[in-house]
This record gives sequence, structure tokens and C-alpha cells, in this order.
Amino acid sequence: MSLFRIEGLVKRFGGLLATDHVNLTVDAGEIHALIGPNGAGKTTLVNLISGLLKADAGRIWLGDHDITPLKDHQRVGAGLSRCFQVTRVFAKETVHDNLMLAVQAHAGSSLRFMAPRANESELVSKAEALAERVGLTSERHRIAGTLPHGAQRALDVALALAARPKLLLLDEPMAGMGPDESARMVALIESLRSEMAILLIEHDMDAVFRLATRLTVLVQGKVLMTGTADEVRGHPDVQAVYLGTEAEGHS
Ligand SMILES: Nc1ncnc2c1ncn2[C@@H]1O[C@H](COP(=O)(O)OP(=O)(O)OP(=O)(O)O)[C@@H](O)[C@H]1O
Repeated sequence: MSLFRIEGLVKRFGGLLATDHVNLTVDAGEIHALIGPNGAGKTTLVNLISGLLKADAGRIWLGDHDITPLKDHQRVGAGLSRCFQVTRVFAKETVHDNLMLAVQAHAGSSLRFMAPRANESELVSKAEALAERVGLTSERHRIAGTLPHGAQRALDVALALAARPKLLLLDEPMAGMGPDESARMVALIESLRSEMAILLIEHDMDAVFRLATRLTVLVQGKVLMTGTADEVRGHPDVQAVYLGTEAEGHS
């Protein structure tokens, strides 16, 4: 059974079918990329998955748990974490304090019953481990808002990791990055592969083809195809519909 499964998902905005009976699976250990031209419905689908939008029809499964009726924060609790195009980092707090808040929010009942000092030191060590996990150990005491863009995105990933997700949703993690920052983000995503499944929405096709186990191509709300990088690259419809658009200056 797939770790994550979408069945017949539908979302209408007035007369527009933004999500048109979409089926999609993500397996454990997989980085599954969602690609498609502007307006294809990628953001809508991610919002349906994370629970920001309510689907008109269809079901969403995490393992054997039907998460369709759950609200967004309940989906995080069920194991689905999201990184945002617009980051949710607290700009005026330090990296460490951002991580402490995230770790605290997801600490669960085990920590609540510990002595306060043991509790605190457990939280600190979890926050430090997360900083190290995303390469921010040396920036731990900096104010988050003063970090370079790439480091802020890395912090956003760390905040999502604090929830210990089974599935991580990454919405354009490379957006606005230069080549060095992108390369670092690619390495970070690659390093997460063994620990969780990832659904990646990204316009940077080099990064997508480097990272993705499988890709799903979305066009006008519909799945055009799902396949490996080679299958997608070689598919004539994809070249016409998507890569053609790319060559014309798709950002
Ligand atoms: N809240 C909304 N109300 C009405 N129409 C919407 C709404 N959100 C999205 N749409 C429409 O749904 C379609 C899919 O949009 P969506 O943003 O999901 O595409 P996308 O693939 O994420 O595009 P991009 O690559 O530009 O981010 C578009 O035609 C868009 O105009």
C-alpha cells in the first residue's frame, strides 16, 4: 500500500474545474514531483492536500487513515507537514527560538509529564538537532529575519521537520534562490529521502529531474501522466504541453 494516496479529487472554483478527478500516490522513500505549466492546478492541489482548501469530491489517505475530513492542523498531527512558498518563520526571533517554538508545539504528551528542567533540556537538544539537520548550527543565535533567503527556507524546512512528518509537502522550495542556495536545498531534500516521503512542487526542472523518483504532470487540473524522469522527458504530450511552455520562458 502507498504511504499517501489521493483518489478522485475534485475542486471547482465557480465554473472552473481546477482539480479534475486527480489520482496520485506517493510511496515511502519517494520524492514525487508535481509539475505543470502556470495555472495547471498545482497550488490548488497542494492546498487540498494540506487542508487549506476543502475538496468538492474525492478522498485523501495517509497510510490507512482517511484524512479527508481533517482540518489542516489535524493533518499535521496525522503526519503531513508543509513548507510554504511564503515562509512562516518568525522574523524577529532567533533561529533557535523559532525551532524551540516548533519543537514545543509538536512535543506531545510524553514531554508534558516530565520535570520542567528535563523537559527544557530535551526541547533544546531537539531544537539543536534540527538546526544541525538543515545546516544552520552556526546561525543558531541569529535573528531569523536577518538570514539570507536560502537559510530562511532551510529554517522553514526545519520547522516542518519538527512535526516529524511521514509526508513532507514542499511548495517551490527553490523559488527566488541563486544557484548556490538551490544546490544546498537540493542536497538537503536529498538527505531527507530516507526518512520521509516528499511531494515536491518546483519550477526548477534541473532540481526536479535530479531529485524526483517519479513525476506527475498536471495540465488544466488533470493528470496528464505519472512516470520516471526519463518517461516524462520522453513523452511527446509533455514536451508539447509543458516543456514547450518552459522553453518560452516559464519561470
Ligand atoms: N481561489 C480561487 N478562486 C478562483 N480561481 C482560482 C482560485 N485559486 C486558483 N484558481 C484558478 O485555478 C486554476 C489553477 O490555479 P493554481 O494556482 O492551482 O495553478 P498552479 O499550477 O499552482 O499555477 P502556478 O504555477 O502559476 O502557481 C487557475 O486557473 C487559477 O486561476
